[in-house]
Formats: sequence, structure tokens, C-alpha cells
Amino acid sequence: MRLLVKISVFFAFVVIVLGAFTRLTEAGLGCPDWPGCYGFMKVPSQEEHIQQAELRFPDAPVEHAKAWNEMVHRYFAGTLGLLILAIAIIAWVKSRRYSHYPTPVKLPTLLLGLVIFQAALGMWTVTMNLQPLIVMGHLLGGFSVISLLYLLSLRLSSYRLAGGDPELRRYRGLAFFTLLVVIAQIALGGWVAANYAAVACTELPFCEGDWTSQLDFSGAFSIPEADTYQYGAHDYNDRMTMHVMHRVGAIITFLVVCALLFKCWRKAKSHFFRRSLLVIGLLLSLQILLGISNVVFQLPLWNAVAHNATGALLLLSLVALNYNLSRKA
Ligand code: HEM
Repeated sequence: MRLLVKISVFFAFVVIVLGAFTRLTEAGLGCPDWPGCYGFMKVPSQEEHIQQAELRFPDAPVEHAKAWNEMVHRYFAGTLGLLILAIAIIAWVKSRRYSHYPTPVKLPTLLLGLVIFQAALGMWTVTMNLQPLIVMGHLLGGFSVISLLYLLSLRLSSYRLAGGDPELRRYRGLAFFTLLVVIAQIALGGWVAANYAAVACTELPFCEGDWTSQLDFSGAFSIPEADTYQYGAHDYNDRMTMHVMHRVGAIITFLVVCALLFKCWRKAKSHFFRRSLLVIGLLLSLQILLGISNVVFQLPLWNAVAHNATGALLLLSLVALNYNLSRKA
């Protein structure tokens, strides 16, 4: 089961990266239906199938590259769903057969429920034409799945620091608060991405022109009526406000994470904790650099994919720190 969970963490990471790639190549609606693609289980390629597809969906001509991006994401996500199902079944069976050897059951069951909900969000992403709340929810769902899988993998591994570090345990509250701040920042990033607000503010450190008088907070967190949300439905002021919120969030996140790292570093005695603090610091710096490059270079594809992937890794590094701070054995 331990190996299966580790493989699933890796798979979840691949699914997250493929999800970002799909969105950024504007392939979110590459297949207008779900779970198939134009009614087929793979992208239609033969002439006769393409004709059938275009008869079924006259408003959505087949674009092979986009459709394949979307389908590869779905195949990997489907495989991840099966892996999580297998983990849940193994956990249930083990906990019944070997009651003297405790096997986590609640976490695998929660994961199974979450991955089913995540599949539903994937479907609504398509059927509701990229509604931003659904797109952001799908991003957060993916990050939740990988976090819980990683937590399960930590629970199944033996602790490398027997007894933990009692000096550091006092920072559990701060570590948990930092985790919540990072989750909020990820949600803001998801909102910017889902509303195509990345290029709504092109200067640093803040936006061009008289941006302060154009801020519109209620507009930024509303959802306008629209037939499709591809390429965004908000006006400039709303998008610029979303973008500014994510930048302010980045400053707050930076300060809170640095405070945690600074306090823990002074008390940490083991290499184990020092290494994990270093990893968090490196991921935070990389994430901020990638965020700034998103703005300076106007959202290059691989930069934006890397910003998403590093966000996931930063989250995992904080999940691990939180878990290890409270772990005793
Ligand atoms: C700790 C800091 C940060 C975290 C955790 C974070 C996280 C995220 C996440 C998860 C996304 C959504 C990615 C996606 O859906 O593909 C995002 C989007 C974005 N972030 Fe950040 N971010 C951080 C800092 C920054 C900074 C400092 C900037 C710029 C100054 C920035 C600029 C952007 C932009 C422009 C997007 C939209 C990208 C797109 O449309 O794909 N981020 N961020």
C-alpha cells in the first residue's frame, strides 16, 4: 500500500501539471462533452468519425491538438481515480483482517470521496463552459487530493526523527496558520488564472496608470452572466483587482512564511527539520520568481505551468512540516 500511495502522489502531480497545461493551451473545451470526446473514448481521427463529431457538435469543430491535451489529462486523472479506489479497498480489507495492526481507513475513504467530487468538477468545467468558480474549485480539488495523498504517504512511513523535536513543537500553531495563508494565496492564484487576469496588470510592483482608483472588489469576486467563460467575462477593472489581490497576497505569504522559517530555524537542532525549512524557503523563492516572470514575460506557457507546479510543491512542503511538527513516533 505504501508504494501504491507514493505512485499515486506522483500521478497526482502529473495530473496537476497536465491540468495547468490544458488550461493554458486553451484546451479546456477541447472536447465539448464528458467523459468522452465528441462521443468517442479517444479523439476522433478518421474522416468518418470527424464528420459524425461535427454533426453532433456543430458549434465546436474538432481541433486535434486541443482535444488530445484534454483527453491525456482525463486518461491520467482516470488512472489516478482507479489508484485511489485500489488504496481505499486495500485499506478497508487490511483494517478488517489485521485489526491488531492499525491501518488508516478514514483518510483513504475521504480521498475516494474527494476524487469522485473532483471528477464531477472536471465534468462541470466542460458542461458549464469554464465557469470560473468551478475552474478554481477544480484546481483546489486537485491540490487537496495531492495533499491528502502525501499526508497518507507520510503516515505510512516510519518517522525519521524518533521523538520529534520538542523545541519546535511550540510553532505548530504558526505552521498551521502559514499553511492556511498559502492555501488562500493558491485560491487567489486560481481565481486570477480562471478569469484570465494574468495580463491585466503588466507593470511591477503594481499596475499601470491610476490603478488604485480603478479597483473594484465586489466586481472582482462576482460572476457575470455569460454564455462561455473562455477568455474571461469580467471587465478590465475586475481583472486588474483580482491580479492586485494576488500580488498583495504574495507579499503577505512571503512575510508569514519567512516569519515561520526564521522562528523555526533558530530552534531547529536536527538536520531533518533544517532541511525541510530550507526546501520551503527555496520553493517560496522559486514561486515568487516564477510569478514575477509571469508578469514580465507576459505568461509564457512553461513558466505558468511551473508556477502552478511549484505552488503544489510549496503546499506539500508545508503539509509535511505541519505533520512532522506534531508527530511523535
Ligand atoms: C507564495 C507565492 C505565490 C503562490 C503560492 C502562488 C500561487 C499561484 C497559483 C496556484 C496560481 C494558479 C495557477 C494555475 O491555475 O495554473 C497562480 C497564478 C498566477 N500567479 Fe501566483 N502565486 C504566488 C506568487 C505570485 C507572484 C509574486 C506573482 C507576480 C508578481 C504571481 C503571479 C501570478 C499570475 C500572473 C498568475 C496567473 C497565471 C495564469 O493565468 O496561468 N504569483 N499563482
